[in-house]
Formats: sequence, structure tokens, C-alpha cells
Amino acid sequence: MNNYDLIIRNGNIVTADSVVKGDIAVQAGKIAEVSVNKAIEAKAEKEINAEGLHVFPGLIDSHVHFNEPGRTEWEGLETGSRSLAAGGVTTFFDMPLNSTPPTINKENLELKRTLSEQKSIVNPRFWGGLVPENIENLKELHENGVIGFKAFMSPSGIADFNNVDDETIFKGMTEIASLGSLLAVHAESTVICDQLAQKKQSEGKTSARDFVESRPIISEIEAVRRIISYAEATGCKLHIVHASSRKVVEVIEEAKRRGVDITVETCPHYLSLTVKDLEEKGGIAKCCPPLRDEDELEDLWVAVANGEIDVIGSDHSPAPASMKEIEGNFFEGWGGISGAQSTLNILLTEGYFKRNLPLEKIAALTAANPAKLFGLTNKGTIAVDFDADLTLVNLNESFELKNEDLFYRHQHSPYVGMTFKGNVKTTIVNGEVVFENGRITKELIIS
Ligand SMILES: NC(=O)N[C@H]1NC(=O)NC1=O
Ligand SMILES: [Zn+2]
Ligand SMILES: [Zn+2]
Repeated sequence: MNNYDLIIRNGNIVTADSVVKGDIAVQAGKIAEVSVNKAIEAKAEKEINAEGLHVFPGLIDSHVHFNEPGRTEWEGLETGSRSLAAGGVTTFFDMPLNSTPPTINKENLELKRTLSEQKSIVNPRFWGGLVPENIENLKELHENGVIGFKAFMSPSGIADFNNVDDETIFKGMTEIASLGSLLAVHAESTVICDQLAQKKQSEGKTSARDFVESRPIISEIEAVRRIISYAEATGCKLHIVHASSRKVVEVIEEAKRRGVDITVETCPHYLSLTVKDLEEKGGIAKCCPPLRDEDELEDLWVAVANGEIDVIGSDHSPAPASMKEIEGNFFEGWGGISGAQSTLNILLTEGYFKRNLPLEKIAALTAANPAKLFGLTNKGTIAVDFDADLTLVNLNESFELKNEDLFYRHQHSPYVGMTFKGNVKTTIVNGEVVFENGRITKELIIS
């Protein structure tokens, strides 16, 4: 009889295809056996009774900014990865910016990889940057294992990560296409946003609503249309991050129908917060593109339900509380939301419980789709030979999120004060329990 490292018994096993009751056996970090409606007879070193719990494939957050190296006073790989573990996320893709140096060449990538091996308690992967200065470095980044490339069409807010001009877009996308990689894009129009922001500020209009109106949905649409044209001209595979409105998604849908190789992400904040929250909560809820109105939020849920959204990533872009202060002028203060710990909570509470979003869809959006899209062939589902990245959730447990529950370097988030239904109980990374009952259980090599 087999003797496994770990058996998780009697859980409701959630994948993109089904929810079934069964046992999962883990050996050497991999799923060794999945038995549906029948107990695994073997024994294990460690057994977890998952009766009454749901077992999800560990979430893959394809969009976080962990700021290390170089800006660790904002966040770090240790605090960032601990917050992910607490939220049921077992793999992250770190964006190339907000760390210094940014991930725009091989040396900087290696630096980040080394630090992650020492400090992260979940699986790290990395985006490379596309900036006007680094076309010649794209190949080495690709050869050293970046997920893909990320570019900003409008200023990034970070001095050492410049946004791309049309020439860089064309040259970069041509190169990325020839490498067989893909480009993820922050798509807002610099011209539209800059003009509107200048006008607003010169008129002394600096409210939350003014800030939001200075970055309208049409600015996203304009940038998305333009980058789609470049994708069609170069054959480069495209991924649009953080679409804030279904109107943006519709442009992408239309391109998909034409045969353009394009996918789209939205974020939990566009599915759970509105301009009203920005007005009430202040800078803590400031992000770019900005939060939209209630009708846009509801429409975005329709896009999710219809399968028009490919992945949901947190765009965790943290900063110290002092940088989130706006003192009445919403054009000031850092744009970026701390939220990576709450992605599954939001999708369960606002999606599954409030809007009947099937659990299978949540598993698709947070695990199966990103795994497939970004080539993580051993991740994204619960099946034999896949990595044992698993998240155990009690769907019957509710809790109100408090600042002290957060594992971020800075314990603030616009989600604090919200009541969530569905609580992450245990997170398993490569077969190892890293989070259990509110506590991080994995020791670090260096901390
Ligand atoms: N630099 C950075 O993290 N920017 C992010 N913040 C945000 O709100 N949107 C972004 O793209
Ligand atoms: Zn962005
Ligand atoms: Zn981002």
C-alpha cells in the first residue's frame, strides 16, 4: 500500500470543470492520487480532514507589485507572499516595476529571483519590462524565464520605468512576437488623461469625482484600440491588464472575434468598489484606471459571467499609508490598491454568494486560465501529476476584515471593514502547508 506525504480527505474538490467530493493524496510536492466519492485506502504522514470544506486549486495571481528589491519600505517578498498565502494564493507573477532596479534586464531578473527564493513562501514568477531603453534585453529576459512582458502606455508613476512611445511599441512587439512571448499592457491614453487632469487642476477641481473624470473609460478604449492595431501589425500576442469597464472588454471581444490573439484581466476592486467608495474611503481606494460607478461594476460582473474576462489578478500595488493621503486633492497620493490577500474572498462573497457565479468559474479565472494562458503546465487544476498547490476554504464561515488580519507590510486596504463569506483555512504550496487557521506555518530560509 502507498504511504503518501499528505492526504486531504472528504473535501469538495473544485476545478474549472466540476465540484466533486473526494480525497487528494500528495507525494513529493505533486498530486499523486485523486479519488472521487471513494476513500483513498493508503495512509499518509499527515492527514487533513476537509469534511465540509472546499478545496480549490491554489490561486495564481498574475498581477502583483511586491517592490523588492529597492522599495521594500512599501512592501516586500516576505510580507507580500505571506499575504498571498493567507488569501489562498500559491503562485504570483511579480510585475517588473515598483522595485528598483526594475526587471528590465537579465541581471535585475536574477536579483529578484534570488531574493524570492529566500523570502517568498509561495511560488514566484516574473514579468519582464518593455521600456523605451531595453529592446535589446527582451531576448535575454525571455530566455531566462519571464512570464511575458509588461508595458505602460501612460506614465507609470515610477521614475525608472518609462512608458512606451509608438516606436517602442512597434519594435518591442515585433521582437516579442519573434520570441513567441506576449505583451501585457497598462492601457490608458496619456494624451486624454494628461489634458483632462491639467484642465481639472487648473480649475481647482480636485475631488474624487474630478480625478475619476480625468481618466475616463474612453481613455482606456482609445489605448486598447491602438495597441490592438499594433498587435495586428506585428502578430504579437496581447494581454490587457485591469480593464475597469465592460465597454473596454467589448473592444477586446470584438478583436477576439476578428482572430486577434488577445486576452483580458480585470481586478477584484472593479468588481467590488465604486467611485462612492473612493469618495468615502479616500486615497486608500485610489487606483488607475480609477474605480467606476455602480452600473459599470454590475456590467463587469456580466462580462465575468459570460466568460468575456480571461483572468482576475489583484494588481496589488501597495504603498505606505502616508503616500495614500490625498488631503482633499485626489490628484495627489499613490495610485494603487493593497488587495492581494482578498481576491478569493471578494470572488466568493460578491460573485458566488451575491451573483450566483459558479465556483468552477472562480477556479477558471484564478487558476486554470492563468496557468494555461501563461504556460504553467503543472498548475491550475487538481489532477494527478499537477503541483500540489491547494487552498481549503470554509464557505460557511463569515468574517469582517480587520487591519490586523492583513499580512501586508502596511496593514491597510479598502476592503477593511467589509464582511466576507468564505474563509481560507489552509493553503498548501508544493505539498507543504504554509498557512493554517490564521497563521503562517512556513519558516523562511532568511527573513
Ligand atoms: N506603478 C503601479 O503600480 N501602478 C499601478 N497602480 C495602479 O493603480 N494602477 C497601476 O497600474
Ligand atoms: Zn497598470
Ligand atoms: Zn499593476
